[in-house]
Amino acid sequence: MCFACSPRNPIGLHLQFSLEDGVCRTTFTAGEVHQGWNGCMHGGLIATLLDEVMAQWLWLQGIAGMTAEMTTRFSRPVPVGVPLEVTARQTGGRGRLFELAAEIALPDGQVPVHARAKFLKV
Ligand SMILES: CCCCC/C=C\C/C=C\C/C=C\C/C=C\CCCC(=O)SCCNC(=O)CCNC(=O)[C@H](O)C(C)(C)COP(=O)(O)OP(=O)(O)OC[C@H]1O[C@@H](n2cnc3c(N)ncnc32)[C@H](O)[C@@H]1OP(=O)(O)O
Repeated sequence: MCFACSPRNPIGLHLQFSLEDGVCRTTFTAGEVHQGWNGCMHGGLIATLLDEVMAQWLWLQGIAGMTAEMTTRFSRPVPVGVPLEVTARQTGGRGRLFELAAEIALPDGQVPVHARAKFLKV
C-alpha cells in the first residue's frame, strides 16, 4: 500500500500520474497536515513527491526501479494550499541505471525545488 500513490492508503498522498512525451506528471496541493514550518510544505514530503514522480516515470513504462541516490535542491519554500505541478524526465543512464530529474512548479511558473536521482532497475 504505497504511501504516495495507493488509493487505499488512509494516510497516503493518493497521487495519480500520467506520462506523455517523455514527461511524467502529477499534481498535489499540500494542506496543513503536510506542513513543516507554518505555511510551508515539509521538506521530507517534498522529497517524497519528487522521488515518486521519478519512480513513476519508470513504472509507467513497465520498469520497476528503486531509488539508489537522490539529491534535492530546496531553493524556495513550497507553500501549502496552492496546486503544485510535479514533473520528471530522463537525463541519462546505461544498462540498469536510469538518471532522472524532477521539479515542482508553482502556478506562476516558479520552480522552488528540483531533484536529480539515480534509479536501479530491480
Ligand atoms: C521493487 C518492487 C517491485 C514490485 C512492484 C509491485 C507493485 C508496485 C506498484 C507501483 C510501483 C510504482 C512506483 C514505485 C513505488 C515506489 C518507489 C519509490 C522509489 C523509492 O523510494 S525506492 C525506496 C528507497 N530505495 C531503496 O530502498 C533502495 C535500497 N537499495 C537497494 O535495494 C540496492 O542498493 C539497489 C536495488 C538500488 C541496487 O542494488 P543491486 O544489488 O541491484 O545492484 P548493485 O549494488 O550491484 O549495483 C549495480 C550497478 O549499479 C551501480 N550503482 C548502484 N548504485 C549506484 C549509484 N547510486 N550511482 C551510480 N552507480 C550505482 C553499481 O556500481 C553497479 O555497477 P556495475 O554493474 O558497473 O558494477
